[in-house]
Amino acid sequence: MCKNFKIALCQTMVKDDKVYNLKKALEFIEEAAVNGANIISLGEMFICPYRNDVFKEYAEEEEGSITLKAIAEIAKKYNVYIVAGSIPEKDGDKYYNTAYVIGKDGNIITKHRKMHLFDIDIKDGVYMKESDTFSYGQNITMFDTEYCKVGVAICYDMRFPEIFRIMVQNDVKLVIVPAAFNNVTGPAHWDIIIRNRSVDNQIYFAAASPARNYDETYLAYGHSSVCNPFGEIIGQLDENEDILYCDIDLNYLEKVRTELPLLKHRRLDIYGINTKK
Ligand SMILES: NC(=O)CC(=O)C(=O)O
Repeated sequence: MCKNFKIALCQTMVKDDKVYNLKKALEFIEEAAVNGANIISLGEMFICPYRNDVFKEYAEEEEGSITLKAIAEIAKKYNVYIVAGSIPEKDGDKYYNTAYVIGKDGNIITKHRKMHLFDIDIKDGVYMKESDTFSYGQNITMFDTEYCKVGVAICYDMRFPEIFRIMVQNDVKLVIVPAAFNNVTGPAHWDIIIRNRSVDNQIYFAAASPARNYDETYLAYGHSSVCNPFGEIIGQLDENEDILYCDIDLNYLEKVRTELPLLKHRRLDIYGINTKK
């Protein structure tokens, strides 16, 4: 029997002030938990401006991380799962853009290190070269809950459909993606990608962004969204600070998969041959 549940996406305003950013994230998590959310996600780099010149300064090692300690305490207090957006993680002399997943007991369940680094240069648009700071994550990340299996990716990862199909082959029914698209790629691609990943894989897809901060050079798109397995966006914020709540209905997911059984109609025999060529 499927257990339905509520997800909350916390779209916080991120400033150049770690103490402020963490306090704001904790306030939003508390509000979401009090309002009945079972799984709560923060946005990409919820603790740190999305800028290469500050990533290392804001980075924390897993052991002794102030941010993770505070998130773990609040997860335990309110008995909720938290996808801790992402933070810059330091591991030896390497840095990663990492989303930690904290369980209801306050322990780290898993972590996702961004697999595809955002290196783009859109003329008169937006420039970013994450690989100047970060190393590449090497794993596709999934975790079990009493509701369903959940996949985690970070922002630019969502442009690579292969990882979501692998997640679905592993029985993932909800994907959570902390993300920070921008004022150029957001209006052009955000909704299309979210809807595509959902409709192709017949999953719920939740993307959690920071709010837009006009004092920053990188203008986050905001628009945290949840899309259902039929490809319909069932909740979306604008660019301002807010919390998005959506019910995840796994019976509905099964209904969509029964009525339009495209996952069963895959020609794995043929794709397999093609892959080997
Ligand atoms: N910020 C990202 O990682 C990705 C992004 O903004 C985009 O793909 O567009």
